[in-house]
Amino acid sequence: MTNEANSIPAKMTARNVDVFYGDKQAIKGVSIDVDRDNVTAFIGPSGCGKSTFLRTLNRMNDTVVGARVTGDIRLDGEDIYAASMDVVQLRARVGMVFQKPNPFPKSIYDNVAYGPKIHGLASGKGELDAIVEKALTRAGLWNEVKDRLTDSGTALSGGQQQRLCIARAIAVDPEVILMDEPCSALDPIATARIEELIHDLRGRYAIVIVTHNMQQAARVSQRTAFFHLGEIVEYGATTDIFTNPREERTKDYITGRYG
Ligand SMILES: Nc1ncnc2c1ncn2[C@@H]1O[C@H](COP(=O)(O)OP(=O)(O)OP(=O)(O)O)[C@@H](O)[C@H]1O
Repeated sequence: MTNEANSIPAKMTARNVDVFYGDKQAIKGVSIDVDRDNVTAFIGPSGCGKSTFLRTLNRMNDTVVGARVTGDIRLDGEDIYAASMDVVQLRARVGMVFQKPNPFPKSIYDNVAYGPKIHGLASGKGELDAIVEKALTRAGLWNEVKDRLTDSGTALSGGQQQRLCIARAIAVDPEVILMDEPCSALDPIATARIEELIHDLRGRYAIVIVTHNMQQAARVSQRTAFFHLGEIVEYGATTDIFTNPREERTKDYITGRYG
């Protein structure tokens, strides 16, 4: 499956995905292609299933008791729900950043070094140091923390903690980064830093961001999917979704008529 705009194969594809929590269906027949070189935003009113669908992309729903996912989801053509899929490996390839920064109660260094260590990505201390520096640099945090790498990650400001969590995801060399409302606990300055960072990371990783903030979706993404009541109502170029939506429900949402 290719993106009609540039013919580059999609990084991830989802086809006819349903998600149930017990008897309740939270996602209904969702199909979408996630571009490898763009930022994709998921928008829509509270409870419409954005986070639920995002979590299907790296099988985070596996950890939710009673959650069931059906349909077909692929990463570079590989079925991520296949029995042969190593879920730990998958979550390194498809990393995740959560709403509330959640650094481990460990040093800044160890927060970033943890993943590369368990995945055996470094053969010695020198290589591990280099991975940590590179991840913190890419996350725009290195200059602020390079002299205090042994301080606790939890002692950083909220915005710095969120960039540390992004560095932690980057350190295992992911292909896709999922972000679930990554700025909702941050002030406007910290939010602007994260948005700049998303801009800088674009192209290196496929990025999918769930956001409540339509201005943010318009600023950071090139593709936007509008979710409503567990379905994707409309998916397309962000500029089209915000300036020229095809569907009445999208128009109503972006003009603030509901949500
Ligand atoms: N662990 C769970 N168990 C049962 N129902 C759940 C669970 N998580 C979410 N739901 C339900 O699934 C539906 C979709 O929720 P979800 O959190 O995915 O929506 P959302 O669009 O991300 O909402 P928000 O923007 O408020 O975060 C909602 O009806 C919600 O109550």
